[in-house]
Amino acid sequence: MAIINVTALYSRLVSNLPDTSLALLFCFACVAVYRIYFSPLAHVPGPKLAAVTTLYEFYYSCIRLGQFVFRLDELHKQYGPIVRIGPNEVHIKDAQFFDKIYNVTNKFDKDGWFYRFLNTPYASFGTIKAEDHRLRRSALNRHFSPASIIRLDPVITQAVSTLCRRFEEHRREKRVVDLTNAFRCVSGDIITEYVMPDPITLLEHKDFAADYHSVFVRRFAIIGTFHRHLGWLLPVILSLPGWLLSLISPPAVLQVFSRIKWMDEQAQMVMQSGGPPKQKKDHPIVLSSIYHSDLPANEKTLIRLSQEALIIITAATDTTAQTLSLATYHLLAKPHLLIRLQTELQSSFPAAADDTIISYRDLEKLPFLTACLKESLRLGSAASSRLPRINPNSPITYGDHTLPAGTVIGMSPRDIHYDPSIYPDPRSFNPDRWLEGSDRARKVNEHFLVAFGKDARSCLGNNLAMAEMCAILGNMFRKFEAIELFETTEEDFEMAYELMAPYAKSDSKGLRVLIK
Ligand code: HEM
Repeated sequence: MAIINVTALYSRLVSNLPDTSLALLFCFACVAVYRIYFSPLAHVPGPKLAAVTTLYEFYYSCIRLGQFVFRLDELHKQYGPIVRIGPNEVHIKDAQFFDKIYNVTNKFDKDGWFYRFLNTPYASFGTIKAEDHRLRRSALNRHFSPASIIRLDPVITQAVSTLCRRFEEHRREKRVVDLTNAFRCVSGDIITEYVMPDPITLLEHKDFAADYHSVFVRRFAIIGTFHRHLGWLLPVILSLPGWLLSLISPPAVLQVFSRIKWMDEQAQMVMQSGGPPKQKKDHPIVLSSIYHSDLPANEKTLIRLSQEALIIITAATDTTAQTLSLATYHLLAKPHLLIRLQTELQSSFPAAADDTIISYRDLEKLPFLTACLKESLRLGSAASSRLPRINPNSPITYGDHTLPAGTVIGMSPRDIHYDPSIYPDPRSFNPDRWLEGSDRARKVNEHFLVAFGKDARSCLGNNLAMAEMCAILGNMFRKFEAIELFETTEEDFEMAYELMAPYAKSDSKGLRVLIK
């Protein structure tokens, strides 16, 4: 009986197909006309297709992998500082307006569609509502304050010491050092030591864990970008039984899933450990602290802990490594800058023995070292993409345009950092812009350095990142005076595509050096 009904239904559908298609087409046409001519954003300039559908962005982000950022540049050239880039989204390129959207007093939400990126709605990064975020962030902030990072100094020092030992091995064996991966190992080791019960020890891997990083860095971001546009894809894939998944998924994707599983295992370990963690480490374990905090029980679930760990580890690793790689590259490519840094290091620590690791707390006081890092944060803009926000309660005015409550408004740190009216000759690496000029000019520079964001959703780990970068760059260039670039050019640092973060051309091997 059921078969007969289904068959009848099917033949009815087929015979009515032309009518159904026409009706659907008519609906699409009505929506398109509404979005282009009658929507409250109809007055904002931009391509008509983008006003109608997010498929416009899909084409540049997914089909032409990561090219939307370049399209955005072209759109701003064509339409001006405000462009409508989606049915309910505008992008603004105007440094003077950045503070209006990104400041700590705004209680703006994130855009749920955009932040679907890594499928982590339970982590601070993926939390959409401002008030939910405040609660989640409150359990994290105290672990990343300047005072907490001081407690982590021995962990940072130990990791830098291991890094230098590995460099020494490479020097003896005259082997090329994959420095970008080496930097990823240090930041990965430090953050997992701090966040997880069982840290990973990437620095000890022979080739600086190249395989591990290839999963976490690029593949993860590609999957995230597709998931943003095709939100059903990941949940469907993840709900498949393991045997089917391994049959149909490419090994690269399976590796990503196994990393997610590893986070689950770490979270499970924390939840099963009973009372507060036994103090086998000299610092708290962030996951355990969240679990034993006074957050409500629904904020301490397995999925919440696992997603938070995934986000913190992902956010901490490549951003820091890319910023360090860029600074190192420019120092090696411009010997006059390197000499200045090495002179600063030698004159500041003349008595330190060769095997001493200088603490980041001493290194962060060095003006030229910190200027190099700020310049790298600016030029590299490691989290470069737009950071879309929503004011759910009131309209926002930009020039002649009133953007109603609920409009998605995005601005990109990279646009601010590359604005020649703030940073002259913005594409050149010039640490002196942080040291020279009037007090006022330097204050302006500092004000517009927004690499870590500026609002309540800004980077959780900025203090940790600065501490790590000072410790690594300072100790590396103090100990190893003869480092040479190996088959690395400026092209290895030019953005070829963007998936939240900027990526160089896909056959780039990152920063490689020989230590003499
Ligand atoms: C040079 C290094 C880094 C840069 C440039 C950077 C940049 C940023 C930016 C711009 C955001 C805001 C993203 C948004 O608005 O959607 C952010 C968020 C975040 N970052 Fe970083 N980051 C760095 C290092 C780190 C480190 C070391 C950690 C480790 C704790 C970290 C953890 C996070 C987390 C958890 C968030 C989400 C915060 C939230 O939504 O509450 N980042 N980062």
